Amino acid sequence: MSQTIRCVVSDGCRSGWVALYALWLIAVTVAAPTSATPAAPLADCQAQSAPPVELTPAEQAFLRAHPVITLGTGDHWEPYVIVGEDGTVTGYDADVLERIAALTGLRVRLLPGDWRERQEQTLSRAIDGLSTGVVHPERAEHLRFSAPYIRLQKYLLVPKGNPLNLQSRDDLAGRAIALHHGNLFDEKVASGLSHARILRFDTVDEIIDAVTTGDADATFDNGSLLYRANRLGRPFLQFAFDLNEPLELVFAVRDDWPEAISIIDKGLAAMGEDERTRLQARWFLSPLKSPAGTDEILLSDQERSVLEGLGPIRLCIDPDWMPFDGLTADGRSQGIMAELLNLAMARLGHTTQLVRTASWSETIQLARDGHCDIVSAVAITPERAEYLDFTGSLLSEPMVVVVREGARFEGTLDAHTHQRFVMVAGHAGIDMLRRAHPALVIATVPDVVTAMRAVSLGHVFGYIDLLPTVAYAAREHGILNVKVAGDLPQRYELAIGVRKGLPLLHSSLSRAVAAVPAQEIRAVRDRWISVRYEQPPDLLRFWPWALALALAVLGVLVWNHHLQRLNAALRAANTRIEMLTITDGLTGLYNRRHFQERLPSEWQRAARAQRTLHLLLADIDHFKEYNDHYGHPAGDEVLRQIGALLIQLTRRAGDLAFRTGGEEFAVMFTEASVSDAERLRVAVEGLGIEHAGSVTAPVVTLSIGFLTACPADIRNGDPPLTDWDAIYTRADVLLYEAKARGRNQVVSAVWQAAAAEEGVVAPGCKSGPVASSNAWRHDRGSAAS
Ligand SMILES: Nc1nc2c(ncn2[C@@H]2O[C@H](COP(=O)(O)OP(=O)(O)OP(=O)(O)O)[C@@H](O)[C@H]2O)c(=O)[nH]1
Repeated sequence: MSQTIRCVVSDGCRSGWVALYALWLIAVTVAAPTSATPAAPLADCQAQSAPPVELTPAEQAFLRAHPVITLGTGDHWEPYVIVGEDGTVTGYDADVLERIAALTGLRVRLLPGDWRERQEQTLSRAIDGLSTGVVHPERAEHLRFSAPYIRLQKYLLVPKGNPLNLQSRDDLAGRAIALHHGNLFDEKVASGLSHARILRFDTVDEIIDAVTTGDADATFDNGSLLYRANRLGRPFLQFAFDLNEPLELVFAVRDDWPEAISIIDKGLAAMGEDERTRLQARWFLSPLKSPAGTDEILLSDQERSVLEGLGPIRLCIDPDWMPFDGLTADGRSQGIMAELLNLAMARLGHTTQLVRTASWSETIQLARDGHCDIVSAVAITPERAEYLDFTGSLLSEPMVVVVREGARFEGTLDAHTHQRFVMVAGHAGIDMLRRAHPALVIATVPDVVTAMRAVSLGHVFGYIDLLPTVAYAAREHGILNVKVAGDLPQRYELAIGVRKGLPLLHSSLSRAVAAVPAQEIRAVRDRWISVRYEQPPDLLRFWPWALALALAVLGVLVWNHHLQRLNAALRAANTRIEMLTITDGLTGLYNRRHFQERLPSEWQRAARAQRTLHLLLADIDHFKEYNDHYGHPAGDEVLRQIGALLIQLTRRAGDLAFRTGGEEFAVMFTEASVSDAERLRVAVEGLGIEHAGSVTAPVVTLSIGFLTACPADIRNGDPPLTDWDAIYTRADVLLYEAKARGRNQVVSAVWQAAAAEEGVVAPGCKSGPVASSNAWRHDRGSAAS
């Protein structure tokens, strides 16, 4: 009976077919209460052309016996599987399975957890199978597979900026690739890479950490890791190239339940590729494709003719308000709002033309004068409503207070009326705050960076802006001695402004904006914003009630809870900013501050393990002359290239590379020899960067001091804390000597910390030449220049 009901013509389905559908529904339910429940609800008729699914008697019997089956999956495989704080599971897999349940009646419970453990549980039949897996012979021994429910490409995922310039598989020789234990597909891809080093990690978050910090050079991804990294507030990764390894994910169910797989397959077939592609577009970030033209909104004839009459819509933006709005080097709009506007315009089926402006004030002036048809990223204010209509709000952002590290914000602006704050001129929040806090002193500055610097240098107490703006500026401009000290009750609603007098453009654009799903908006936002921030509950609203009811004790508890959550959110935000404080922005190497922290701790570790620590200090020769001759930007490029080389040459576990000053670098190795230092020197020379100002060589060269430090016998205690200082000083003297001997060379020595007894040395030093206690000697000098 069911196959006679088709949902083919949408209007027909809605009217005449409704009665038939209802009859069929009743008939199916009465005749076979446990068989397949009917297909898509009526509301889906327009979108679905799939027939309801017909099940065989064996499949119906299976459903009666197993109305719910349990499939294991990984717990960090967003967006396939997203585990909410309350344990609810959403994501692409959940969406597909929900549709299969609606189409076939087979309900699947997803059980996220450790992926290796889940695979083992399928062996013992503790669970019924797996979601989010690939077809693999090992699994085929006890599981059956469904048809693919998603087809994706695998990409190489690398740190932002692709510092090693990895463009193809050939570039992966000698590189460290991070993989997830138990990911059979990735293992297979990796086995095809000759000479790559494979590092295996237990969790996806560890992989993200490893690639972000440079412990690994890259990993494989199809959008899932990138999604997770951005959700963690670490948008420091990007795709490098397509590995050309199509990935098909399937559901797998224990092999004695063939009916489960045949039911799932029927559900997938009834859904069709189109519906799955639409779901994909909802969950996955670029570069995965969105289905073309699927979501275009319907326009009235008048709306269409207004759009046609307008031609490309004149778009005005704020040229300097990243990550919301900004311009690329070649003059295109970029940022969250540019991407959201593109999503809306795709639904409108129309295009925009950018009207270039130099500042936000100029943009607003043009908008007032009617030279912009639309203005992106405008806050909705009564003043602007005089010349703009607004679409619905696309983003709602908290306003935060930024203060200098060490300064204390009391939680409310009223406690700081004796101090000075800055905000960016033209910011709609200025009026908002002046109305709420008339005594507050707010000075205006031209842009975000000036505001951040004013706080960083202590010229003003605080800076007020939206959280994403602050986080972005801190990251992009390396202003790191500031912190997000608190949030304000005011939120900022960002919408697209439409020139007054264009009501039909306003109505159609508003519908297009409303048609952009919340998930897509969130995905765009997550991709651009590094600090994710949990907004604490607005407890102030409840205080009067608490007082009125004299529940003072309860009130105090609630307030404490509020503070704890606020503190936790602030700690999280600060931790992320902290991560940035150990990296040198120009080269991506660790910075001097981190060097000063790591040298003592690495030395302590070496001493405890009774092994050597090698410290290499390097300095570019005649760099001043290079800058003088070729200019500072060219000098920066040299620093970047040498930084990239250092990253390449320090790939062993335990190698740490730093930029310790202008043109100075340092590397700590746990295992190395002077030939590693020599290799670096030769590699820099081999870069062949012309240096007309150098009297040493026609190309850029490095002078290097290389010290092998051997700890004393500390079986009876800790190493002296000051030893590390001696290591640095001695390595520096070696570097100085390399310069003095004519540059472009390595001078090295072995240094033995004071031994507890005469003749007792660390095992790692026995093979090397060891001088007497606390003494050091040169063992090699290459006169390469
Ligand atoms: N381009 C660029 N130059 C920098 C940076 N930091 C420091 N410098 C320059 O590095 C140069 C270092 O000069 P010096 O310390 O005199 O050393 P040098 O010219 O390399 O001479 P030797 O070390 O004796 O071979 C100075 O001109 C600095 O301005 C930077 O981030 N970018």
